[in-house]
Amino acid sequence: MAIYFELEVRLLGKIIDGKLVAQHYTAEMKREVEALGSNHIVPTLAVIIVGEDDASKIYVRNKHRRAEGIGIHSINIRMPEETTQLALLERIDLLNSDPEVDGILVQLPLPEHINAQEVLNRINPDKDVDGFHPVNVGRLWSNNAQIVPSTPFGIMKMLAFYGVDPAGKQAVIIGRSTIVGRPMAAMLLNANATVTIAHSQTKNLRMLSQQADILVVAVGQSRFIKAEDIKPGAVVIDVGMNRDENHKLSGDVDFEAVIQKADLVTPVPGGVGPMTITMLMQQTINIAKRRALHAIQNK
Ligand SMILES: Nc1nc2c(c(=O)[nH]1)N[C@@H](CN(C=O)c1ccc(C(=O)N[C@@H](CCC(=O)O)C(=O)O)cc1)CN2
Repeated sequence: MAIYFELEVRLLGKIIDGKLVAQHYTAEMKREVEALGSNHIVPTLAVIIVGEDDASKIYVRNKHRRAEGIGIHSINIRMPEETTQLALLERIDLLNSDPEVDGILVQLPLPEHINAQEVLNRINPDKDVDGFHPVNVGRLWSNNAQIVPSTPFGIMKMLAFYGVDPAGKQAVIIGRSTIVGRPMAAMLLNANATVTIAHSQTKNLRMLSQQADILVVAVGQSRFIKAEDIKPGAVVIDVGMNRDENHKLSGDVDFEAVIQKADLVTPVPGGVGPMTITMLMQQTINIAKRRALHAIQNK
């Protein structure tokens, strides 16, 4: 019994608990919102959703609930599937010019007839709470970040919470998306890791993953990374969210096998996911803090 308990504690100690880290930051954010309130500033987040994508509707609802729970004013704007790109751009313009709106976010994916990049480019970079605007991408890559994509930002916060300093470490990221892989690479590089980005055309991908001290996997293939693909003692971050025919969620990492060999692993669900929305809230508050500072300076 005692041996079983010890084993369990050791195993549990290896899980990066995204919900726990999210709770820690949520408590801090509530205090920050209160402090802003005493300066008559209510952080405000506007979320636009176009169309009827079921997963997107759930994420947007969760964002709304999380925002309200922290004291952030949340404005949800629902636009029908047939919305034209022009109508969406005009809606963004209205939010850009509203001084009470701190963060603006357009939930992705957008319907196919809309050019997502043109839409993201229209958001005022200082209100671009997702950090997807080219100005924010440039700021991040020149190590002068202001607003950054929430998923990799959440991963950096989780690493820090668990005492993992990327400096001098070999970091391998599998996946080169603009939401996760690329900004993750920039953030790890800014934190002084040696960074490799691997993708679908990479030769000897598994040889690379075996050398990683920090392995971030965002490929969208259930259990793509097995125990033999990692270095003993690695920190493994699973960004995958794959659903099987019974709607059961799994990550890109074979969690049960990998946790036997790794030092730290994020589960799916309950790892990276909860941090995405948490960091979105944090960045809304950060933008509101800049608004408060401007208000004080202009008095
Ligand atoms: N404008 C944006 N669009 C999208 C983003 C984004 O960051 N900005 N990311 C994803 C969706 N997303 C947030 O929008 C998101 C995805 C997953 C989770 C999450 O908490 N996942 C849970 C599992 C949830 C489940 O059971 O389905 C977890 O991993 O534990 C939060 C946010 C695409 N679009």
